[in-house]
Amino acid sequence: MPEPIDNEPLLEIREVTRRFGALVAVDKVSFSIRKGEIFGIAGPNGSGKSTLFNVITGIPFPPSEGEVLLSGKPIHRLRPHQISRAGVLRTFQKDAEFATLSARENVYASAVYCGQMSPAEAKDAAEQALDDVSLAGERRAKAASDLSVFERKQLMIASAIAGRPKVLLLDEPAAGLTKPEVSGLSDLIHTVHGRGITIVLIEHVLPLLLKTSEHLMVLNQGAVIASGKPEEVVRKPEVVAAYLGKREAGL
Ligand SMILES: Nc1ncnc2c1ncn2[C@@H]1O[C@H](COP(=O)(O)OP(=O)(O)OP(=O)(O)O)[C@@H](O)[C@H]1O
Repeated sequence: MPEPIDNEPLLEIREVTRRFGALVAVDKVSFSIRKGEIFGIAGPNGSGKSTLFNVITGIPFPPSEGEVLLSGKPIHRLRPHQISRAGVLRTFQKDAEFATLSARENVYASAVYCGQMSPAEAKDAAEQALDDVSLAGERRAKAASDLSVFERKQLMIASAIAGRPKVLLLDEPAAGLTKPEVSGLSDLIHTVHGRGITIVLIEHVLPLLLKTSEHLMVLNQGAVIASGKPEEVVRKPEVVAAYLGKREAGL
């Protein structure tokens, strides 16, 4: 009997490595993400988290070795626009929107480019995405550069979901947010997830990871050092040591 579809991996990373000269930024990393999951990734600065997103999306480079599969089909040799159109979209740590375009125009552009929609469809999809992230109506006509930090996070996520991703990769979305805003972001992630989008979340803010993720993987120096239930993973001595140093962790 075949497995039910929800138990089949939607995104599979197999033995992925990325080198920069002698530096191994991502070292034979393997994991798989089920459809409908929220999968968290943590790790100290420089542990290879963003590089992993870079090689999955091909933005700006592919893996040095290894395979990335979406619904069982290899995507690691595709061009970045083909990967995004296949259904893998990402956000960036730094603002990546068109600063002088309005919030509405930014989301529309993403719907046209990533979602390959007609102008009429893209207009509806953009408005729906802005509704989903609850960006206030009167702010939608503002230039992206005039939005607050939290509103730019709403815009970033609206732009991604307007492209109709199957998997959304969020790279440290809580950076720069206050505690109440992080709580708002958590609600936002759950709303997006409720729309049927599988989510991979890189985050330093552990309470957000614990509140949202069903599975947590921790990287250190490019390699996976722990993976499993979030509340168990964060207590593992090797994870504590990676964040605090062995002496402080009492090892
Ligand atoms: N384009 C590049 N060229 C050379 N080295 C790179 C490049 N991109 C990343 N690196 C190096 O790869 C390692 C992993 O970096 P990466 O940005 O993936 O870490 P990270 O876990 O996302 O860190 P942070 O939490 O600070 O964002 C670092 O040593 C970094 O300096």
